[in-house]
Amino acid sequence: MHTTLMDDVTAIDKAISKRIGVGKHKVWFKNSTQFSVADGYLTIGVPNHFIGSWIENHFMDDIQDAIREVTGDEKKITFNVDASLSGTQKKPVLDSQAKSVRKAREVNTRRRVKPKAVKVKPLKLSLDTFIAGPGNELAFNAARAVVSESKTLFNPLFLHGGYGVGKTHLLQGICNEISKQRPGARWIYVSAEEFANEFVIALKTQKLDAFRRRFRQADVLAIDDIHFLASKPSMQEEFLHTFNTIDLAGKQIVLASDAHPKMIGQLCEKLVSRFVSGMVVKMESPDFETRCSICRQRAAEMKKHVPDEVIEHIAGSMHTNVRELEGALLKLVAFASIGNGQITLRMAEQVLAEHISRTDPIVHISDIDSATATYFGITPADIHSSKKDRTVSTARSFSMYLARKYTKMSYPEIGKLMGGKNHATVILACRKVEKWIKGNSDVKWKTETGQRVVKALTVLDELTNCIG
Ligand SMILES: Nc1ncnc2c1ncn2[C@@H]1O[C@H](COP(=O)(O)OP(=O)(O)OP(=O)(O)O)[C@@H](O)[C@H]1O
Repeated sequence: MHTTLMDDVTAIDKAISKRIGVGKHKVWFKNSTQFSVADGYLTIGVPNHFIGSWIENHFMDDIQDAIREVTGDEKKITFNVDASLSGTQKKPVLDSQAKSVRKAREVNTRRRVKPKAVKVKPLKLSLDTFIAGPGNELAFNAARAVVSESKTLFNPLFLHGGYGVGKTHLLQGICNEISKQRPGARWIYVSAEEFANEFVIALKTQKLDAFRRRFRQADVLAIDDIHFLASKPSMQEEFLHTFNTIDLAGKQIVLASDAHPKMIGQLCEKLVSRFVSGMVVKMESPDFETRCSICRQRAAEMKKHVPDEVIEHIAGSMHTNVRELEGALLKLVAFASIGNGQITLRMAEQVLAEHISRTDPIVHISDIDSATATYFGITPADIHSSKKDRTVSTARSFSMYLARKYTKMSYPEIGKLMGGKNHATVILACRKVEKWIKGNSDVKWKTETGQRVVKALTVLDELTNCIG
């Protein structure tokens, strides 16, 4: 059947409505936007920057999915501000938009960002409680240098590494230490998602100047999970200006991500080149000694006596990330408090046996992520992102399936580690891969050199060989 571009536009609009629900579609798309398709682009006409940014920040994945569903292809998405569209917005729609913004703002005001460091409560994590060891020493020393010198060569300082290796700890630690050592200095610690949300709210409430002043006048700007900006071009643009202003003023920027800047993908070249222009440090999982020290420190904080042999048992059995280590210790302390309060090696072995077998698989989930990402030509950060293009979602489905097969993790645990997905997403992904294998289906995905088509079972065999 021959379809026109106009048919495509109508079908894409309908598919978006199906995905996000009629209510949200009515508020953000129905009378606010105009679509056109040409030359591999979907242009979304919007009445103002605010609507454009809100759509970009909240619905990009759904739009991409809708395009793929209708055209069987990917399209680049651009926004075009067309003031004549404002006239078509009805009052109830404007009210609903304002309500969404109010809700988002309420969430934001509960967060930890405050304009002046001098007035805010310290963040939870401090440099004093960070235990340095071979896997994180360089990052720790760079963090100390950022605190002690107002101008460092480590600018920006870009920390990257797997789950729970201490990136947030160092970012918060830097800000806390700056508060102590340079009380007048203005610092901001915020996640990239919070940065993006605040930007959208500032646009809507016409407080863009205040937003920009606040971020661009910071002496130290620490942004966590910067990979969140991937595939969000207008947020990247805003952040680029923030970055340039701070950098030109000789102020400090500290960033954390789960991947190296060049591996984040869908990040504009200008940002990547700025991120790599300073100090990029990889943080590795802590070694045995460091894990023992962290355990000792946590036990001391809880005012619990934990014998050395127990500390060594925990640290020796859990080598992946510090959150798991902390979880195991907490479980043990909780168990002891039900009895006589004493913690013994025998008790530790019993209590932690189940915990360890579940959380310390022979194959670790980060090995699965790296193998799958390399195989499909994407990055581990893509797998954890909310991107839904065919290559990423196929890779993610295989990652989840392999995690389920080769680790003892539950569906919710896998989802949490793969970028905060819910358990239903993991179940669906696993079923999808099983169906492909049973049906001897072809798996198709795009690479830089063109489309690849490989039998699902072959993909699985090759990935299994990679993760050993
Ligand atoms: N070297 C360390 N010394 C003391 N505590 C640590 C260390 N590394 C990690 N932790 C603790 O482990 C927990 C997880 O660390 P953190 O949140 O900083 O990890 P992350 O690298 O930001 O992980 P994610 O990317 O999953 O958010 C925190 O409670 C943190 O205090």
